[in-house]
Amino acid sequence: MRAFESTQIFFDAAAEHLNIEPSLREALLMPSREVQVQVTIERDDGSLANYVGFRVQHDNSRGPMKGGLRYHPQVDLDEVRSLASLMTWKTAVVNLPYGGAKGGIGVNPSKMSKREIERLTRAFVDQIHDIVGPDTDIPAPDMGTDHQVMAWFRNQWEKYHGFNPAVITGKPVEEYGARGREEATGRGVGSLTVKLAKRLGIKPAAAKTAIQGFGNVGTHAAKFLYESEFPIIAVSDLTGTYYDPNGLNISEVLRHKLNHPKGLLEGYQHCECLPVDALMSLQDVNVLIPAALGGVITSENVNDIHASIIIEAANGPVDPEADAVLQEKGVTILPDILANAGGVTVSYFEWVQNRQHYRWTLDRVRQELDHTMNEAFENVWQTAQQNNVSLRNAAYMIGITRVRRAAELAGLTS
Ligand SMILES: NC(=O)C1=CN([C@@H]2O[C@H](COP(=O)(O)OP(=O)(O)OC[C@H]3O[C@@H](n4cnc5c(N)ncnc54)[C@H](O)[C@@H]3O)[C@@H](O)[C@H]2O)C=CC1
Ligand SMILES: O=C(O)CCC(=O)C(=O)O
Repeated sequence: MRAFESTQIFFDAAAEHLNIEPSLREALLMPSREVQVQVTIERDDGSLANYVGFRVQHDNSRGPMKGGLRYHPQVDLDEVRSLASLMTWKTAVVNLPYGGAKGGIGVNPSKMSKREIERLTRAFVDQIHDIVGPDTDIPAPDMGTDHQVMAWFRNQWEKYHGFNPAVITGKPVEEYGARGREEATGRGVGSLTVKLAKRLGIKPAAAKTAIQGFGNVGTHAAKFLYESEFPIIAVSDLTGTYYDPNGLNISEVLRHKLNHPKGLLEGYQHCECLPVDALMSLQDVNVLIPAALGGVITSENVNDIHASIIIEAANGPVDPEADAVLQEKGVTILPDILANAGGVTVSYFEWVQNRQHYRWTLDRVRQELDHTMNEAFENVWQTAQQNNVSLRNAAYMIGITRVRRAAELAGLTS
């Protein structure tokens, strides 16, 4: 199933509950603008390389559009469209004054030098600089991009429009970035995992956890949960699944990654090394946290999953067919638009600080992040209970209701 079709099915299930008529559903779902650009750079060897870049601006009813930039070979218009619409519902679920957007380039950054990635980023900004800005559309990091890419992006954008660090978030801390943005998505994932387990009566020691993907989100979620005494029995990246039924020493695993020239888990010796896909079907896992790509749990592998809780740290990891099977089995799924909203929440704090020319302490960022995530969790939980629907359905109902209300107040819908 294509990514946008998946998102549409989840949207429709909630819109049905809300009795939204078809033409309004279409208006809420259809992206406002989709831009596709050619991104051509000179490689280090002097040859030319051409890529396709995208920015999809989904909805701005609640404020400037917001969403990350992904550099990955699978990036295409359908995927970016799906991710942009998720941002609209996500920013609404955590009640930020933003709409939703997303961008990306179909490219494999691990096969490029640092200088090539810089040229790629600058060439992309040359193509899209006039459609992004602090009051229109504010990018941020996602898979394959980081604070360095954000710094290049800002620098190139400012060549056209002048000083304004609020054009992008997730910047280096010493260059107008927010303290705590880097850890924010993983911290939010970790804190809601602890909260959900507690709500379901599962003690930390019994919450054996597996995390797919050990990048920005996976590492910070692992760190938070390890410190909360959850046994992390498996983590994976592109090089394999690293498994210890008694719990991995996450401090040691993080040290290994830090010392690996490419930041990989490859070569980690103090546990069993299994094939990449083995993580999904481990029998002793209670909490499964997909924190890499979307579309990783489908009708093909759903019956191999043994976890009773799935925390969607990645965007769109479970497709609607698999979701239905898991609901039937009584698996609790914390949906992406709530679970991974910590990143965009601290992006919002960064944008606010940039606009005020002021800096918050890390303590303040964490405190406000925890407050925002807690409030959103309680709201989604209560809505699910009151309407006897899944947490995903409840989160979409909240997001759609807020966007619809903003569109109504603006006079765009009757
Ligand atoms: N970075 C952020 O603040 C946010 C990220 N997300 C979502 O979280 C997910 C991960 O994003 P980041 O951590 O930023 O990306 P990243 O690029 O920092 O890390 C991705 C990790 O996934 C691994 N990976 C890729 N394919 C894999 C596979 N098939 N099996 C196992 N591991 C695999 C990579 O080796 C790497 O360790 C994405 O879905 C992203 O959209 C969501 C909200 C915010
Ligand atoms: O931090 C942001 O603005 C967006 C992060 C993002 O792309 C996401 O939540 O999927």
